[in-house]
Amino acid sequence: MRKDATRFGFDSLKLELEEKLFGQHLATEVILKALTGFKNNKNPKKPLTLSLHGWAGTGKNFVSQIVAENLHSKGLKSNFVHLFVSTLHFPHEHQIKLYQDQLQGWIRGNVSACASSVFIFDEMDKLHPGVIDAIKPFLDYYEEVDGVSYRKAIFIFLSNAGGDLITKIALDFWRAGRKREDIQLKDLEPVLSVGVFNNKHSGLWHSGLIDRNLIDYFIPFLPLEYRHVKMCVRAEMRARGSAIDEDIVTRVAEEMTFFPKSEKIYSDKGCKTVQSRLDFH
Ligand SMILES: Nc1ncnc2c1ncn2[C@@H]1O[C@H](COP(=O)(O)OP(=O)(O)OP(=O)(O)O)[C@@H](O)[C@H]1O
Repeated sequence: MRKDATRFGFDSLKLELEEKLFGQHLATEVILKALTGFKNNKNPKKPLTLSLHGWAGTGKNFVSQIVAENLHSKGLKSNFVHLFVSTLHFPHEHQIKLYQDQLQGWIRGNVSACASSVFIFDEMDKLHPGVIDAIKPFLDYYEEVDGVSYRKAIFIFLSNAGGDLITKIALDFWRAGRKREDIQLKDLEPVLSVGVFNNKHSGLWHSGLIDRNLIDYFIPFLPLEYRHVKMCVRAEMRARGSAIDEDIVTRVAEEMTFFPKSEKIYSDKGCKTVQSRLDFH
């Protein structure tokens, strides 16, 4: 086993997701299923490719960090976990060809050094269309590409694209008086894959990755409600070693803005600004 590789444990990942990730029963279920299946398979036929979708601040980066730590103990600091941020690493449209070459070289080099490398692409919705198709050959069912096998690598895409579709379905459930936890993957996954494919600003617009069914799971992150924001405030207080003060919890949660205008159910920044708001209390 490589130095910072962590023996993958279903139970520890399950516990961590259940304890730390609020309001995301679908993401928890699919991520556990996907990773367990993949890590238990000694001979995967292709790398694992997950596409995480949802509104801002709903936990996509947070989950990626948890997953990375469960795969490589140093998490995002590991030499085998690589985070690409579209606006930072691939900002200019006229340099797409250069980015494609760099990306291929970077991924090839890193997978040669560690077969179970993890690559996280944040802000997929801000990625210029086509950039991601450069890595298509690595995600496909090939035994090797130029002498390198990519089959044990994991690719995670994060995107706000599809957040509107997810919210619409969550809202339909809410308006029909149905429980959020009753939303099933089959209510969302097909809508999501088609919606993302046809969304010019998804980073996966008309992408060969979807076309060729190279994305194994589309994982929806539901918009967070008032009660979830409160849970985030409590978690942050605990992380800071402070006693839980319910008055502050309520005040911070009430400072957030909620949508749609009529019902005000979902936090428009999820839990994203909770940490900074807590500083003021
Ligand atoms: N579902 C959640 N459960 C627990 N904490 C959460 C959840 N969602 C967000 N948080 C908290 O809020 C912070 C910001 O969330 P995160 O960066 O994961 O959002 P994101 O979905 O990646 O947003 P964006 O699309 O804007 O990048 C996290 O570090 C975490 O502390």
